[in-house]
Amino acid sequence: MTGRPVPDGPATDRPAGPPATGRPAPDGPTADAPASPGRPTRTGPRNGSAGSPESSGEDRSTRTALRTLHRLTAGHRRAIGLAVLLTLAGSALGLAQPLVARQAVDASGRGQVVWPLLGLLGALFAAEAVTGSVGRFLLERMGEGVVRQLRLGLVDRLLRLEMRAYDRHRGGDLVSRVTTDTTLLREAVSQALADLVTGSIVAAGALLLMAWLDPFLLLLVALTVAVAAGVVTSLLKAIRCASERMQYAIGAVAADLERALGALPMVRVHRAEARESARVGARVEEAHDAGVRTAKLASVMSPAVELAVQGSFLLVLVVGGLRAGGRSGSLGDLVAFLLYASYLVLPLSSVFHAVGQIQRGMGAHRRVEQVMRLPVESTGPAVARVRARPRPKAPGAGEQPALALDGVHFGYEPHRPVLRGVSFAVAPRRQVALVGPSGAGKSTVFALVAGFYEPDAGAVLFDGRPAVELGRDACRRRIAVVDQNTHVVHGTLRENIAYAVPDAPETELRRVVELARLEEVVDRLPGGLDAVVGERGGTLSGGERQRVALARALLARPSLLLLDEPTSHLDSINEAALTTVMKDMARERALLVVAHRLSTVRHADHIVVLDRGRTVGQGRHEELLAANPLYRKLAASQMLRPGDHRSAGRAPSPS
Ligand SMILES: Nc1ncnc2c1ncn2[C@@H]1O[C@H](COP(=O)(O)OP(=O)(O)OP(=O)(O)O)[C@@H](O)[C@H]1O
Repeated sequence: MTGRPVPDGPATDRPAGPPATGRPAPDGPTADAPASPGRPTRTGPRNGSAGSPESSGEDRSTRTALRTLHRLTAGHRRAIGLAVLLTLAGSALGLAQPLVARQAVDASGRGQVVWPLLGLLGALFAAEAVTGSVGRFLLERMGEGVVRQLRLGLVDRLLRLEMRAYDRHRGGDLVSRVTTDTTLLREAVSQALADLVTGSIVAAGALLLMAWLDPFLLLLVALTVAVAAGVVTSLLKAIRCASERMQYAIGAVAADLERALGALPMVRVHRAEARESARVGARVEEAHDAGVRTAKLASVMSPAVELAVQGSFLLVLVVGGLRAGGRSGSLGDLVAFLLYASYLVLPLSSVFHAVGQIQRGMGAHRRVEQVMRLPVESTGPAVARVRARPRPKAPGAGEQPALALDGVHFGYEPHRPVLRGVSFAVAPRRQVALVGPSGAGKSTVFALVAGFYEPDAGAVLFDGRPAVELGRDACRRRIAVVDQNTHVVHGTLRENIAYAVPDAPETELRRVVELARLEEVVDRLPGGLDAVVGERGGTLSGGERQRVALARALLARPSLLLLDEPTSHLDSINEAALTTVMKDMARERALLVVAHRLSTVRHADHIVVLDRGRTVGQGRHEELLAANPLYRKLAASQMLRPGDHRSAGRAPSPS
């Protein structure tokens, strides 16, 4: 069967493709697209990345950025308030220093004692240092808190997205939003916000005092600063765009690298290391170019700010000096004014810098927001009622079927139906086999039963109750899945088997290990159940992985067990053993088995034949042999042998 892409799995067969022509991701309107020859592209819904730098259409002004920061920092207002108070106190202490310095200079000019004034100056300096650093620490800690909140929210969201969202977005790119984008955002929230708050307060205080000391000199300083502000403002949008593009390129680096690492054996066998390296390299180049562009823009910004700083100083020095010489002001006034000029211009330059940094952070924030807007699975019952239709009865059973599909229609894409009227039922304690040619929709049936997707029409029913009424949680509690992918995650064998029931008692674990014929594996591995199986269960064989998945499924004690190709990785001895296990299991629960081997099918109580998304026959082996041409054909060829047509990606299993 053809598996659907694993969310974080390799997209091995996906071409780089021409620029986006496919259905846009829900988060990514395509308007307002800046031309980008090398930006990540999408060929369709199965090859997307969550949004792209082109998806805009929002007001992304500095005001919006500040509003966003305000929203992000909700819940941290007390810390911010305290930090602002401390910063204000620190600034006041700092601003008082030039006044004292002026007194000291003037007093020494008059030949008076200056030591007390110098002592006061030192005390002011120390107090300013303490309050300033505590305030800054509070702001930065708040920044870390904001990012932690975002990361937790993102991780939670990413694990709950609708399956369709994973079909459209690349795993590596989604991961990079939790890692690199939030890191960039942390800088904006903690450092830039701190700079913005402290810088603005100090600058405002300096402005007031300068206006009081010498309005004319202030005007000169204001003019030069205004020029710098103009330059900075004109650069902000470009900085934000370049930085956003860089983040997308970094996301694409992660996604492409994951694609290659996830399919390393294939890459090696086909000697494609250089090709894959070049592919990732192209993304690295994109990131580099965007980074260089950001640096270029920032470097234009810096001299503009520097110019304002030095220009103001020069102006103040020359004009102030001339006026002092002309007796229209004291030398002390000039010293104080110069100090204020430095107090104004330095914080202002840090404000400009912070504004640039915030814009960069906003690019990252947009990528985070895109994920936060992707639809998540609902777990509770749906409000909508299902269509009242006669429900299929389980063959040979009076009680409600454990599972029933009733006229199910479904397509991954709106205009490409995959299931076109599937109806069958699985009675409790019965084994039903699902057979059909490749691409008939067998795995898709499993995906619908597991609640990964919802039918476009018709209904899936558990114990006679529609899945939408029960809700996903309740449905999934009833089932366990062992599919061809047999997910084994990095961790110990015990963790993998007990995944469904982490607190399962040892005796239960031993029971399922025995049932799944895993004892020999447990004995062989150093550490037994506590042996660590590598990434994706790499240290286990295919058959062992399959048995681990089976043990896990059995531990969950589901009322319905979905087995996809249960014997595909097993040798004939283990296959015979598993067939016995399946018979035993069917005594306690319902079994739906996708089978390609005649030996598996023969043992089923009921067989459902699927062809191009339709149920074209149902019955026992002999009945179908007599009445169903497709089944006869499949049986004559000993069914379809797994492996003849297998593809790489499989659906994730909740087993
Ligand atoms: N995630 C997906 N997005 C879009 N189309 C998909 C997806 N997964 C499967 N399909 C398509 O749905 C159709 C049915 O696939 P499915 O995997 O259910 O078939 P199958 O009967 O299990 O096949 P096989 O025996 O080869 O595994 C195929 O045409 C396949 O290309």
